[in-house]
Formats: sequence, structure tokens, C-alpha cells
Amino acid sequence: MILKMSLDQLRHSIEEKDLAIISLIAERMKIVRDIAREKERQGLPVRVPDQAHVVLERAALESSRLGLDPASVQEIFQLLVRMSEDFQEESREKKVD
Ligand SMILES: C=C(O[C@@H]1C=C(C(=O)O)C=C[C@H]1O)C(=O)O
Repeated sequence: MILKMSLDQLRHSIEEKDLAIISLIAERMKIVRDIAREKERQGLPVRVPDQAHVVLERAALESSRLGLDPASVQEIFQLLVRMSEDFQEESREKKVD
């Protein structure tokens, strides 16, 4: 079925998926904001290497299951974790000022 679609239609399908990915990143960051508040309340550090490791391992496993290159997907998740940690650091810095 996908073979019958024009290049424009296929690119439109990619656009829809790209927008969905961005939406999910925004949802992830909303959860990060709640986690940031809770960790600050409990006096816990922003960066938790063991938890980041769990996230990256899960990404690799799920990627392999779906036939994707795990190392490439892990790179994407490294970026997401960095974005999340940077956001948490910045929100703590803002409270100090
Ligand atoms: C979100 C958290 O904060 C950090 C960011 C993580 C992430 O974005 O997945 C994971 C671990 C922490 O380094 C957390 O502690 O769960």
C-alpha cells in the first residue's frame, strides 16, 4: 500500500510522525518538570546515572526488538536525557537567583 503513495504523500506521512515525536518530547519534558520538583523536595541530585543507564538500556532493547540500530536510538535518548538534566539544572539555578 505504501508503494502506491506518491513522494509527497510519503513526506506528509513523515511530517505527521515528526510532529508526533515532538509532541511526545514535550510530554516527556512535562513529566521531567514534575520529577524535578519532587527530587528537589526530597533533596535528591538532578543527575542520576543509574536511572539514566536504565533509560538508555531500555531504549537499546526496544530498538533491537523493532529492528532498529540500538546505538543510533541510544544517541537520541542520550540527547533527551541531557535535555532533561539541563532543564532541571536550569530550574534549580533560577530558584537560587
Ligand atoms: C528524570 C530524571 O532525571 C535525570 C534525567 C533522566 C531522564 O531524562 O530520563 C534520568 C535520570 C536523571 O539523570 C530522573 O531522575 O528520573
